[in-house]
Amino acid sequence: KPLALPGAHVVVTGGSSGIGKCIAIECYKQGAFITLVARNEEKLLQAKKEIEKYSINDKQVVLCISVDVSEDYNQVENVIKQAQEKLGPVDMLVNCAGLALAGKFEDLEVSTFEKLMNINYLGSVYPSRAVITTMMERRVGRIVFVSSQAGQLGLFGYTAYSPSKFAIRGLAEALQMEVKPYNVYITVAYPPDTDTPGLALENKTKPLETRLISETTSICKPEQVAKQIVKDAIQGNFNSSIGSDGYMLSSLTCGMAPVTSITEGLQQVVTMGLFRTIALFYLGSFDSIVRRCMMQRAKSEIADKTA
Ligand SMILES: NC(=O)C1=CN([C@@H]2O[C@H](COP(=O)(O)OP(=O)(O)OC[C@H]3O[C@@H](n4cnc5c(N)ncnc54)[C@H](OP(=O)(O)O)[C@@H]3O)[C@@H](O)[C@H]2O)C=CC1
Ligand SMILES: CCCCCCCCCCCCCCCC(=O)[C@@H](N)CO
Repeated sequence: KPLALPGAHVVVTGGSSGIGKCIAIECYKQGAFITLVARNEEKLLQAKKEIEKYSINDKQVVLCISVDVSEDYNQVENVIKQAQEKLGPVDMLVNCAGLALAGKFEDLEVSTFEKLMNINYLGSVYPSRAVITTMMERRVGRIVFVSSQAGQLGLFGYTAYSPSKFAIRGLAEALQMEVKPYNVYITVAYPPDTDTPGLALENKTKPLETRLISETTSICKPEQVAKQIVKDAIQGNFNSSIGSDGYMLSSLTCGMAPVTSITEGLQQVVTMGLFRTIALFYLGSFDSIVRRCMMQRAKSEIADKTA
């Protein structure tokens, strides 16, 4: 049965900006009570004000809690306790706090690998670990992990980011098998490039190759991505993707992921060969972008030397 959002308590980490904020708005519009979790208090209050404009009754509450979800498990557990004391047990947790930094493997600081793994992976483990027991006891719950299309394939420039998003998939698959008998459902979302402050920040770090490869697909609006994620989470769909690239990627990379419906399973079986064929062309074009950029660089180096 789908989760009923009216009156439900939804916790959104990274709820003060971008996709997370839009997910909070989408749930609030459908009658949920919201807890926003992020670090910066000013941004939290700003987002709270924005979300409250969409209230559908005068009982609805938006609670803000400032914490770093990746630093210390006990802190995160305390924050979840606080939220549950004020707004009741968590019906849905959305792990959306995250950071994207791009760069060539040879240029990235080793500390960047640690940082992205901490925020994107452990920052999703801690809040989930803090809510799971109550969800299992109540036989009610949804946990959403916001991965990325970069969590379905590895691309130039994402040697630090992609693994932190791939890791989420492994966690989600294993966890879903454990909690399904308790009526708790996991959703993994794989958004494409989405127009957010986070993407603007990431773009400053993108190598030319990464930029050109990313331009293969268009940029989504966060409202549209949020709508799809909330819809899939309510339904209890394991996979949440958007657009035709998103659909093909999810089908192609389904592996041993749990299947939500017979139609989904049949579609995967039937489309696999075709989508792999299409993927080979994409891979060919990505490789040629990388080769072109390398030759361009070599040329301009020679030009610099002769000048
Ligand atoms: N935009 C895109 O193109 C895509 C984004 N994604 C993923 O979606 C998620 C959201 O992205 P987007 O909306 O662009 O990001 P934004 O940068 O716009 O927002 C990130 C949010 O996470 C919070 N946050 C970051 N680090 C922490 C932390 N350590 N502890 C608590 N909160 C934290 C931020 O608040 P504060 O800094 O105050 O803590 C903010 O609320 C990320 O996981 C990202 O990887 C996936 C695919 C595409
Ligand atoms: C049949 C197969 C078709 C395959 C098409 C694949 C196209 C991939 C395009 C690039 C995707 C990069 C998304 C990263 C988003 C992200 O997480 C950051 N922007 C966060 O800030």
